Amino acid sequence: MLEHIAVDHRDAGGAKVRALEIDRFAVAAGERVVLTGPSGAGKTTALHVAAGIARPDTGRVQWGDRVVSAEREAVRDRWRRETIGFVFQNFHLVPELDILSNILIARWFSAWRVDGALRARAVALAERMGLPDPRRRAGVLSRGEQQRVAIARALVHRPAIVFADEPTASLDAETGAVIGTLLVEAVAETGASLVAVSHDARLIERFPRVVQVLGGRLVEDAPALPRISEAAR
Ligand SMILES: Nc1ncnc2c1ncn2[C@@H]1O[C@H](COP(=O)(O)OP(=O)(O)OP(=O)(O)O)[C@@H](O)[C@H]1O
Repeated sequence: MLEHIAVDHRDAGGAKVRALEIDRFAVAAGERVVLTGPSGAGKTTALHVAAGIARPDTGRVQWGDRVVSAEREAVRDRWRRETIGFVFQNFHLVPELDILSNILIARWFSAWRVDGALRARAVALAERMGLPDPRRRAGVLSRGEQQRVAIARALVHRPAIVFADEPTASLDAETGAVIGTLLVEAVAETGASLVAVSHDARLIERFPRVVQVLGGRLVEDAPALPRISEAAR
């Protein structure tokens, strides 16, 4: 949950510019929400603050009983590695490493033991993502395959919340549609919440909750009305 958040940036002349101002933004366990809106409106800033990557100038970021915004960077880093998954627009894989190593990479930097069970989960997730050979080097993969690896990496530690920043924007429309479906379904299977930023209409329509980011403020779309089923007529 984000409360009373403000983030200021400095413009080229050094003047303070308010980039983000959020009164309250809460995400329920297992909920799926997408932030959309014009370029420069503050979507990435909002996502980074929510994910504990950036710290707000004022306000509180709390997930469960952790007040992430009050924690030192090293403590926040550990919380991020253990509790959240993050899918980037440009995958952020290590090209020299194979698929399996990329999926497990953050585990080597955390207190987690990469034991047989975790390795087996990584292999199973790779397969779930349509990557049957986890020994292939990331550097030879197509863009769609790279994003499949990135989604598996974001899910391997069973995070409570998955954040995704424009996860389909660097893919062609057809691949983006497939990867978007895979992301939404794979996250739903784990029961994690999913908070995404996207301009992609096909991805946005898979989210029951849509939030417009306009001039650094969040504006909730009205919830879609339930369809009247044939039987109820
Ligand atoms: N490090 C920074 N220093 C100064 N200004 C910044 C910084 N990061 C972002 N901004 C400014 O804050 C505002 C919000 O940026 P942000 O990247 O969050 O927007 P966005 O909605 O994600 O845009 P896009 O869709 O183009 O990625 C913009 O005016 C941007 O120029």
